Amino acid sequence: MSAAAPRNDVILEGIDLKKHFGGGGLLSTPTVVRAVDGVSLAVQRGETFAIVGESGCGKSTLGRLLLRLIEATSGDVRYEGQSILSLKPNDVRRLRRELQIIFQDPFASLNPRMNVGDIVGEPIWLHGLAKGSERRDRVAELLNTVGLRAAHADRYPHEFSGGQRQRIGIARALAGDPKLIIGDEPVSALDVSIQAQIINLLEDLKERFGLTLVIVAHDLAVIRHMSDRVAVMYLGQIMELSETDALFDNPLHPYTQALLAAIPVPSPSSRQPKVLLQGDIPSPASPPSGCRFHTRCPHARPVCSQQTPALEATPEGRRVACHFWREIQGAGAGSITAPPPSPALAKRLELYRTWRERQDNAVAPSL
Ligand SMILES: Nc1ncnc2c1ncn2[C@@H]1O[C@H](COP(=O)(O)OP(=O)(O)OP(=O)(O)O)[C@@H](O)[C@H]1O
Repeated sequence: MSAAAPRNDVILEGIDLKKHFGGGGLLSTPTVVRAVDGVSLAVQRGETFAIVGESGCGKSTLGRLLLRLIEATSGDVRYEGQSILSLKPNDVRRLRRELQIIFQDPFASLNPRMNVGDIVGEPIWLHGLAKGSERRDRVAELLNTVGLRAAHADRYPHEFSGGQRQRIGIARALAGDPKLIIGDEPVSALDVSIQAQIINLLEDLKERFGLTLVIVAHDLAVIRHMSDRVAVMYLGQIMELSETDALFDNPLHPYTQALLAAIPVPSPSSRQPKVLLQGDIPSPASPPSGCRFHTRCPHARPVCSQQTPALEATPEGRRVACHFWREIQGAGAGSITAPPPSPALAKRLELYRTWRERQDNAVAPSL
């Protein structure tokens, strides 16, 4: 994790963002999926900002809204203080260069008919950054930067492993000298041992090029290591937003508590209440009234189904959307404890611990 970013240097901001899919069908009661439903957040320049939550909570949709890869139903996105929803074409080009995204499945996101040199060189050509041999040199430099060789430029995506393909995707994202990169589950499709290498690479690149990272992920181990701050999403809304260490040491929202308990992380704090997340996530097409988490919350009371809690600021500067966060601190769920990790998860945790030990012993990352 990098040093905490300086406050009040906001690079990217979402303001009451909503994205509702559907609703225009021929059915008498068309279904509207409220994928993102009133999200506000501000990403500080130079930080790694994580967006976490269960599958379907709207993380990826939020990431795409922040880059204007999809149009918002309502709300605004500001990049360096300027709304990106009303940009002129020239400014959109600058936005496309400075804000980049890397995807979960690098194979699906790389054109199989283009060689690596063209994949990585395309943004250089599109943005008129270099031509001819200068462009080839730049591609070679980018491939070296991400731990590949210049000779790889002549090969095609199918000739590479998953980790190498993700490196190609990262090289392409770097080609336009971006200021901010969104990683949409950037390592979740990779083998565990490769995940650590890609995380190391992203952290190294962040420091080297002064990047801001927004990481969309469901894996709390990844988030804990990488991010400075975390927004926890549930059914299209932010439940808690906090500095990473504070969130892991003392989760305020019952949903965050449940997430941390359900996915064990190395050295969990003894203060962390154990809450088992029960039942499936409700459909974002018909989210529960009031607090969206109330149907699965062990602390729910009648008001929780009636009134939506605001994302309230705590005295420590954290934010939490729960009517009763003060009362439940330290109380735990009382009766429920998390199940032991599955063998697969235990193995994953062991690998993660080994990796962390290597990090802590300041062994140079293998790029
Ligand atoms: N183009 C679309 N049309 C209709 N519904 C969509 C569309 N894209 C996403 N959704 C729905 O919006 C909700 C949020 O999806 P999203 O992919 O943002 O969630 P997520 O948290 O990133 O989940 P995952 O980790 O599984 O990708 C889901 O119910 C999803 O089915």
